Amino acid sequence: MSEAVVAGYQPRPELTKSVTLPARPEPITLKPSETAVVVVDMQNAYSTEGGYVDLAGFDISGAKGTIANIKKTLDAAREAGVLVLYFQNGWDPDYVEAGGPGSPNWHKSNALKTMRKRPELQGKLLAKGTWDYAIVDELQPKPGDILVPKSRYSGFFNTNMDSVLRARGIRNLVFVGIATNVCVESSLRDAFHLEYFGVMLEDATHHLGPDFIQQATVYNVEKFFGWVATVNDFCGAIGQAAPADAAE
Ligand SMILES: C/C(=C/NC(N)=O)C(=O)O
Repeated sequence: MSEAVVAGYQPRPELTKSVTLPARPEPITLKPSETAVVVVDMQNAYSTEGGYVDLAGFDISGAKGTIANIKKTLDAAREAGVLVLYFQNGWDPDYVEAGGPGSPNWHKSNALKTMRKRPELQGKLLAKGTWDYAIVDELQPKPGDILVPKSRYSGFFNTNMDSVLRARGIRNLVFVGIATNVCVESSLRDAFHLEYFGVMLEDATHHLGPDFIQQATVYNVEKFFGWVATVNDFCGAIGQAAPADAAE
């Protein structure tokens, strides 16, 4: 059920005004009340020196710029009344949720593999309650934001994400976060299959692996699963819906 049809409900006028986001392969129209920004796994694990992916040997030197661009995106989204959702990836401190040898996750997770190689790290990587699991200081959630914990790459798998979105009439998802080619792409693909319109802000995401892998996801999204835009274009477009414009 869309919010607009609830008896007696008065939507904020600025949230019902559609904006056009310049995007590839073509512009996409977004209604703020039907749009959410999805912040994928902006935890110390994925973007801070000494966190999991750094310890596992991936280059995270680009993460600082990604954090700054996400902050800019979230400021503009909140100003326009757009819902902000955070995915937070990880498991209980005993790693029951990570699955044992019967789960492909046990074999493929670089966090679990790193801890098996370096037992002194056991309990420190991606475990709930640790520094590694925490959202980075610069992007701490604000009142009204929604946090969705997840235990696999896609934020739609074994989570309440779809219910949270459907209950609020959200149809468009603007993805930012790390890693472009793993959790961002997995979640955006699942969003597509669940009939959401997925947009990826290419300069507010960062990849794990060689640079060509960022381009591969950009290609996949643009060609098959959704739309690709930039932070400046998003902020410019969504700014048209911000309260200052509401009286127009
Ligand atoms: C490799 C990896 C990626 N996560 C993500 N947030 O994209 C992991 O979680 O091990």
